[in-house]
Amino acid sequence: MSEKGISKAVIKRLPRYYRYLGELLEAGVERISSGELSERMKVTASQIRQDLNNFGGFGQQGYGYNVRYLHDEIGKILGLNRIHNMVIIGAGNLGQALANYASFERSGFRTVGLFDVNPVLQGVTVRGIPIRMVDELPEFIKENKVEIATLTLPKSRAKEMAQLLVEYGIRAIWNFAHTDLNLVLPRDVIVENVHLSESLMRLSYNLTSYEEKHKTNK
Ligand SMILES: NC(=O)c1ccc[n+]([C@@H]2O[C@H](COP(=O)([O-])OP(=O)(O)OC[C@H]3O[C@@H](n4cnc5c(N)ncnc54)[C@H](O)[C@@H]3O)[C@@H](O)[C@H]2O)c1
Repeated sequence: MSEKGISKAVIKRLPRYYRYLGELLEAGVERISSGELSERMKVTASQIRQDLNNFGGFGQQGYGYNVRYLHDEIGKILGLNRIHNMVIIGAGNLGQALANYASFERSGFRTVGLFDVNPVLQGVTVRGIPIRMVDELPEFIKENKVEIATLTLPKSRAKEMAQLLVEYGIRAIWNFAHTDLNLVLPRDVIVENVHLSESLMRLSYNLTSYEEKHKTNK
């Protein structure tokens, strides 16, 4: 199945479909109509039909969707039907927290290495993974077929590290450092930026708007 021509908005919604379908599977649900899925996900049924039609629909009129099939097909589209080896660069608070989170592995993201520059951390293990020094990176990446690098190091070190990682063969970067890496990397390197603070600011905006509305309605 080709995903050519699929809008970014649809791709952005796929992980959410995948998560809901996974929950349905865990609950033993085998079939679901777009109406029921719509109710659970708070997305219109027509949006769901439209989104899933991008991939051939997966559903039969009147029978609803086969949950297992839909879950697995979306998983394939998201590349979750295989293992992705991952390293974490910067084994501080955030790096260690991510390494400790075992559930990424269930989706195929296997943390195989943790790296830092602080010699005090050398050899300390997090969930059985020893922290190594960054000079071991080039060989480690090759030997362990590492695909993804997670950046949890200071912002001031992120660009330089990202460029090195690309030289070492990394093509995908999960970037937590608050800096725009796209400006210094080749176009074919895939970067996914995560900014928890932006999510928090949206929460703050909604809270503030709610309070404002509440005040004027009094
Ligand atoms: N995107 C987000 O939502 C989000 C949330 C929290 C923190 N952060 C960012 O993540 C980063 C890490 O935060 P933290 O709280 O874990 O900090 P931390 O200080 O606990 O950890 C940073 C680690 O990076 C290591 N380091 C420094 N230079 C390095 C290099 N060149 N190569 C490898 N490792 C190096 C340090 O020795 C340290 O262990 C910071 O840039 C922070 O701003 C982002």
